[in-house]
Amino acid sequence: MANTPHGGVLKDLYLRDAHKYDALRAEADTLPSLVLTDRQLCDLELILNGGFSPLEGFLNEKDYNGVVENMRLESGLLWSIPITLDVNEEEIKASELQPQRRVTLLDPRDYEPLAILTVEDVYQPNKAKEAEHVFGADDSAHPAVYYLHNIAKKFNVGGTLEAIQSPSHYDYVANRCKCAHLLIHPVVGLTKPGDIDHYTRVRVYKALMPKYPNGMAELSLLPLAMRMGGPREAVWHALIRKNHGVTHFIVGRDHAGPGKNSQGVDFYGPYDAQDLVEKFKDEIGIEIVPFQMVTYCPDSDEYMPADEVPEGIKTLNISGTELRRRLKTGLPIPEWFSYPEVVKVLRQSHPPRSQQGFTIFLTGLHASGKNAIARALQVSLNQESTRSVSLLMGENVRAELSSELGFSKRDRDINIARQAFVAGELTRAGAAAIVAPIAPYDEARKQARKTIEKSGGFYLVHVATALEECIKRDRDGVYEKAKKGEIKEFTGINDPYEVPEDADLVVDITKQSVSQAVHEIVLLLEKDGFVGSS
Ligand SMILES: Nc1ncnc2c1ncn2[C@@H]1O[C@H](COP(=O)(O)OS(=O)(=O)O)[C@@H](OP(=O)(O)O)[C@H]1O
Repeated sequence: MANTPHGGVLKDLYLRDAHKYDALRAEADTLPSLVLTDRQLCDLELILNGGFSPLEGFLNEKDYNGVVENMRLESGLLWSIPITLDVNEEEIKASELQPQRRVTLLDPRDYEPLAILTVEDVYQPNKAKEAEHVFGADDSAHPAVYYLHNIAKKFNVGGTLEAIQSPSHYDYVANRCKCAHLLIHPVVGLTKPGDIDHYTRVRVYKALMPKYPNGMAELSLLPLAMRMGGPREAVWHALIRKNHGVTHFIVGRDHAGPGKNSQGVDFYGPYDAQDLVEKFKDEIGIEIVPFQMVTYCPDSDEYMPADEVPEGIKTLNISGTELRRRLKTGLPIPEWFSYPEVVKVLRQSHPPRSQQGFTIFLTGLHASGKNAIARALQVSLNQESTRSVSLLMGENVRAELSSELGFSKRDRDINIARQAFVAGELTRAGAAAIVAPIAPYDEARKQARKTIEKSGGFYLVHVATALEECIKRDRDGVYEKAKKGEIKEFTGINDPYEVPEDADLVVDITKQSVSQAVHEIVLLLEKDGFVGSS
């Protein structure tokens, strides 16, 4: 039998407000509006569909203080995470936010009206206190604390909601059935930066579903914006699951843990989350099923809770870091660690390096030889690999991407950022991108590395041919013109070139041929498995 919702009544605001849909929809167009952030959108959906019962809106100041200080709403009901609608001064002014004001809340993706908020109060939260109480420390190494101080706006608006419509979802919409015994309920809202994306996670769950006897398990997705708040987050998850009718809730080791703080120490103990949910389980009305960390014993081919393994028994484990390394390099992942079906899905979204894209970023003075190296490298990569190879040459980039830009520091930085964006997208799609701008500024190059590395390989190659040599090699005489003052801000003459200290490779056209320079770049790619045998 399904569990009763937290507070006794499921606050399904869609159902409650369905009869006045036409009136609310018409009124929405006449009201000032607020465009929600991604997190607010997730929170709103779970308020409207009853996932956050007993909440019927965003927390007002009294509820907020109660939740922060002692995990209680004004009504006395348990609630562990503040669900707030943060706004800035401009929004307060533009929408004239004050008690009784009605405001339409808009979906940030398509500006559809989702709900009408009746404002109760506008207040300034004490963020440091919220961080200490809710997340255990005012330490920005915690992603939710970072969010609080750097992304969340200065004020909160409290108020009740009337539902107009649910946010649209385009993925996994065909999944609805209610007779399951086991609810597999993965979060598909916002998780921790760097987590495996939700499409991959859902594909993994789908690959696992056939492992359950027919009709025993049902997969349903939870559009929750996680805060990684460990123990308080676990209590919150328990309340949300109860609102989904669930009677038992599995809490594993380090549930919703954000990892280590700025001192390198874990934010929470591995079983803090289990302990806090256990403490409130009667009040929540949900049974906790605690899971210990499980390890594999190869000699007996069985799995055991890590703390129950007798002394002297050999155990095996693969850490998250090691798993990511194996996925990256294409190394085997043994069957005792995960089902082959799961590994297959993970490998599709984490192809080995031989199938990943990369960018070769050549930087150096005009006439340093970087263009010749870039062209020869393109030929070499075309014959070497099956990837598509894109060459972003300076003159094409300046003509096509950056035609309005000049050579001030600002313009050069924008020019490099645009090339990094394009190269990053090509890299993400599995291509090889070669860019060859002068790129004289260290910070812009570092930023480019950051942008591109998220999507695949990045190699900074400094073509370090000395200025005198570049001047000698310069057939167009631009250096001469620059010396005469006919060209302003010319790199090397009257504009700086910051020598990179983080180059992955340094080549010099006076000391090696173009082919040798290309060979060295290819060797670098081979060493990391991007090209060559694999
Ligand atoms: N003031 C000034 N400083 C440097 N370079 C100048 C300047 N004015 C024009 N040019 C010609 O533009 C080419 C360099 O453009 P980049 O896009 O590579 O420069 S940057 O990375 O944005 O600094 C470069 O040509 P290539 O080296 O052939 O690409 C320069 O000849």
